[in-house]
Amino acid sequence: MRKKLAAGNWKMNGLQSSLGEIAALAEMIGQPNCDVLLCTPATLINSAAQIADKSAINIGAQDCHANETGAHTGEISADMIVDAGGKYVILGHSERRADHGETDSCVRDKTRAAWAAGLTAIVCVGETLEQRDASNTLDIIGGQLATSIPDKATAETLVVAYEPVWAIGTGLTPTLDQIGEVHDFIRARLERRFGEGVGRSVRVLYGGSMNPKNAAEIATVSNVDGGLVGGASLKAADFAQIVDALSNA
Ligand SMILES: O=C(CO)COP(=O)(O)O
Repeated sequence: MRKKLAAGNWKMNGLQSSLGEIAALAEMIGQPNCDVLLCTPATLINSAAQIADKSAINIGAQDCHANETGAHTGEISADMIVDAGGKYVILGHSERRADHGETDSCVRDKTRAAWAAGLTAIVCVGETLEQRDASNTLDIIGGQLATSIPDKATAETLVVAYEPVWAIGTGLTPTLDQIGEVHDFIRARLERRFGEGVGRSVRVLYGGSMNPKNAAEIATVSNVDGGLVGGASLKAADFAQIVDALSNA
């Protein structure tokens, strides 16, 4: 049985004054029946990890550089994330692919770096609306999976997040059938590439306008092992409801 994962992506939101939301969330959720993660801005990782220590909440980052150290002004390495108390890193989010031109092979190199540092990588894949309308969704996702994920993945080091680009921050969500089709496809590709043992144990999250109202329903879809939540992860009261929905799924 794959344990569900409720993962929040704060994106470029959050100041020191937002750390109270993490303490409040810890209090609200107690010890839930799912794993919980908040990927904060890099500036908050260290203090967030201290606040979340001994609670059910893990802290992670939203990106890392592919190199260990060096002349890369403004960048953060996977080791630095670990040093600050992070356990996970989101890689290849569509906003980074769009804003920073990140390619599948760039995401693969970053994933290798994350693994070398001991982080769990959450590798994001997903189609644009144009790609879906052209019936290219599975081709696009198959290509992203093949190139963005390095060999030797394990259930401990890899989580895949399916985030349809058109569902992010829009309030639109795919139908449950559409989500199921893509998640079943990702599962089949993981099993084919990494074997049944690993392929069946890697968690596959859904992301894109997940909220307290739709989380329980989305979590019933086969091969949905949790959520990667943007806007609804910023407020402890909202995210606690999503944690609860995934705990009871
Ligand atoms: O991009 C997302 C999570 O990584 C989803 O964002 P929203 O939940 O705000 O749509």
